[in-house]
Amino acid sequence: MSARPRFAARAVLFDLDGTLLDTITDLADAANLTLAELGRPLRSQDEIHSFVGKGIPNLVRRCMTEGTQASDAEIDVAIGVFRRHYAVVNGARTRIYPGITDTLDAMRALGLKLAVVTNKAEAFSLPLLERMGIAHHFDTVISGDTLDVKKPDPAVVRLACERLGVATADALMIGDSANDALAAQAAGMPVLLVTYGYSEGVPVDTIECDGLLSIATEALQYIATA
Ligand SMILES: O=C(O)COP(=O)(O)O
Ligand SMILES: [Mg+2]
Repeated sequence: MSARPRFAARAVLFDLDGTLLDTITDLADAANLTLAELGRPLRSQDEIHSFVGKGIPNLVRRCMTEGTQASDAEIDVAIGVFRRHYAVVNGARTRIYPGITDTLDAMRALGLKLAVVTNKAEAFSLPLLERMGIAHHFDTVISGDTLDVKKPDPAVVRLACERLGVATADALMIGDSANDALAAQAAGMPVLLVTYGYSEGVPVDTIECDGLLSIATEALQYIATA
């Protein structure tokens, strides 16, 4: 068995949905309120789970089109309806994953800069981080609409590093899906994936990465301390 690598990281970039916060119940509630309002068949939480990862427009499009059909105009209407419902339920049933608060505290104590890089739009990511009481841990937040590209495009992780004042090679990404892994790798950054999150129906252990975490505190074992 190969030894666990250690990274001399100065900053850690966290994914949001499925990594820091278990948001699936609120996302599923907003999706099903949307489908009900539009007279469309409802979706199981498992199905919606596999649609999360590439932002809200993609989630809504998949809810409207998988196994059925909808026009672009109908999808646009549905995105607006979803945003209205999600603004109300965002955070209501969301939970912080086990180990997250301890991990963030420990990383700050090590002097690491911390960022969130999420595909969730800023109108939802910032209030959610506040509502869950973890916003103060992060030096910056890059959301799904901060740039006109999202993960897996590496531009978002590069922007996070620029805002933190660290080179991409000196940062570590922690996520739950191939979107996180691909963005980090394209920016030349190591990436750890949690095994408890959402990975678009793909087994997380089939995604190339530098380590798998069953709980976030395990990330500390990958960080080289001076
Ligand atoms: O909004 C999504 O689809 C996923 O968001 P995430 O990038 O925080 O996992
Ligand atoms: Mg995620």
